[in-house]
Amino acid sequence: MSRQRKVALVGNPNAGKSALFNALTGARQKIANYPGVTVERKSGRFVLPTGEPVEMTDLPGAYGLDPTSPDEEVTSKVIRGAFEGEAIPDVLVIVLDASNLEQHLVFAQEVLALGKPSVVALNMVDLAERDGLVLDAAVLAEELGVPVIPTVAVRRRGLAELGEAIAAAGTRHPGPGLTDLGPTERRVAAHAMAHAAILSESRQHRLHASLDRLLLHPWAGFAVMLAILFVVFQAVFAWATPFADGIEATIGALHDGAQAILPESMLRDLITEGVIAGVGSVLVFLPQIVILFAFILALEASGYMARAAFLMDRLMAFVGLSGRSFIPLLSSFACAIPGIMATRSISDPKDRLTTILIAPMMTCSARLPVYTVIIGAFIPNTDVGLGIGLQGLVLFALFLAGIVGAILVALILRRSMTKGAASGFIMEMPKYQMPRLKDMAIGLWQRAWIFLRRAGTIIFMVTVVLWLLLNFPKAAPGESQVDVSIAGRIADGLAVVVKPIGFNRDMALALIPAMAAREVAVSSLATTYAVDAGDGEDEQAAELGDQLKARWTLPMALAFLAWFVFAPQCMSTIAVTRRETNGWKWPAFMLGYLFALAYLAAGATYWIAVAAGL
Ligand SMILES: Nc1nc2c(ncn2[C@@H]2O[C@H](COP(=O)(O)OP(=O)(O)OP(=O)(O)O)[C@@H](O)[C@H]2O)c(=O)[nH]1
Ligand SMILES: [Mg+2]
Repeated sequence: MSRQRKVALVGNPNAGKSALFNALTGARQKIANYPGVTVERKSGRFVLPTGEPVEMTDLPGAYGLDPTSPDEEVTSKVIRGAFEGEAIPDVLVIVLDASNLEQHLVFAQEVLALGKPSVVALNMVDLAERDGLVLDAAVLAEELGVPVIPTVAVRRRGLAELGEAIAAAGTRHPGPGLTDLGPTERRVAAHAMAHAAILSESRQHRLHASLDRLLLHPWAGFAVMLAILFVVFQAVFAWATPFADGIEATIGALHDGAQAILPESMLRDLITEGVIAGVGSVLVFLPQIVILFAFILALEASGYMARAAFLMDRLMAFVGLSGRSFIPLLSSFACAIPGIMATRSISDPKDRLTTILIAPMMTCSARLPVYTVIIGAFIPNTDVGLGIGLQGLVLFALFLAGIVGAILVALILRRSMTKGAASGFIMEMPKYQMPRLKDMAIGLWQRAWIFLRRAGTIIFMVTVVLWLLLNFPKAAPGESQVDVSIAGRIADGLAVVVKPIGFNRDMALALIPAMAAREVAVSSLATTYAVDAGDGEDEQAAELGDQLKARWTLPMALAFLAWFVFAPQCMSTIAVTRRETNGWKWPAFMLGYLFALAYLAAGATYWIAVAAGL
């Protein structure tokens, strides 16, 4: 029996390899409208029109076979059969962006020079057509010596033809090799080939050109970017409210229902105080997370994010990073873990290390519940003029605080520990596109699912453990349950350390389980107060926001927010940092400096707020 043949997708970044991979194999690899999305190889099964199943591999985009970054190295190794534990691919599918042909043909020639059976997927022909480019695939096939199949990955066009060409490629000898060409000669050849293949070209990208002039303008572009961010944060508060209220009401009803149906017992308390109050307090934030990601996904798909990265390049260069760090840092707004993994597309090791070290300061979505619950309780829902809500403004300020902190730390690091020359930034601008509804829906569903899964697993478990620690040993009549509990005792110890920055014992208590996941800070406060309220008369547990207002002062609340801007409250981030930096040195450094920063920021916030009489 012969082994299953392997087919690998190669090409420049943003050519649509992952989109093609998804279309062929039915996988759901992340695709996005900027270069450097795929940083690892991924495999799936694809059945050729001949009925033969093959193993299809999606690779990170590359500009050449001499790797300049870890993700390019993966590609180069896989293609050459040097990747450990992986057989060399039998057929290469070279994916080209038809609307950017000249550039993409440079790498294509380098791959073809390997002399492997190859097929070219001339992808994104729809965009080329829209831009008024009519291409002749036959001319290109003639020049390259391999079949050229026009495709539109996202509309599944040309897939059958591509499958047939792949099936045939394995049995045919590769065409005339384009060997012996140097980089400059390849560029000249690419220019000639692209021109030969273009049948007609009209100037229809005028609109896009003028849009670029505005969005990439050093000042106007920046103003537009700030305005967009601002709208996003306003929307996170304003639009989520009705949905959050609905979820809150449902959870309240569940709580009352459980209270009424279940007989009075420890189990009932565990369910109402631990599971419903705790996990429920986090679930309320689902609408906000979905809204935030709807914006992020739409901005990514439209091609705007890459423009923002380009704009940021100047600022990044000033702090000693390059625009290349922008995408990893941007991903860190979802979660630092994919963000840190995305740094694999940064070629300079010191650039990369600096980016990893500052990534946790980007406000990840796990902080959103913490921020919003405190803001909701302590910041009045007033309008500061021009329809700008104060709550959204404070949220914006917290995100900004993380960014400013990251900039300062990068500045210092690049002049000391990770000193080195800033590397240049090459990034082609992706085309503007209307976000596709289906992609958006899938992306949003994935984010929502991640959030719900966290609530159902880690947040649930930590909350239950905390509830147990809060309920044992049992308090004697007249004593406060939280005071005598194991959790209360542990928190008393920690409270000594955080007292100087204005934190009370409950806040200290919330910090420990939040190391597992930041949202747990909210669920543990909810559970603590539910347990605390539970031992009085069987009063209706007040909403978490009201509890906080009754128990904390404004300076305390602000200090808590400041803490969460900086504190490395998440073990998984530390673990990923260890993996990506191959050792404990940098994660230890990260932990140390972030805790120090959090402590200082919370302390300064507290004492300034107290001095200001807040
Ligand atoms: N209009 C159109 N858009 C496409 C086509 N193929 C891909 N796209 C879009 O192009 C963008 C890039 O696609 P990806 O599949 O992420 O590109 P990639 O080659 O995997 O990029 P890297 O992983 O960064 O190397 C995405 O926004 C896709 O939706 C196509 O044929 N037509
Ligand atoms: Mg990809």
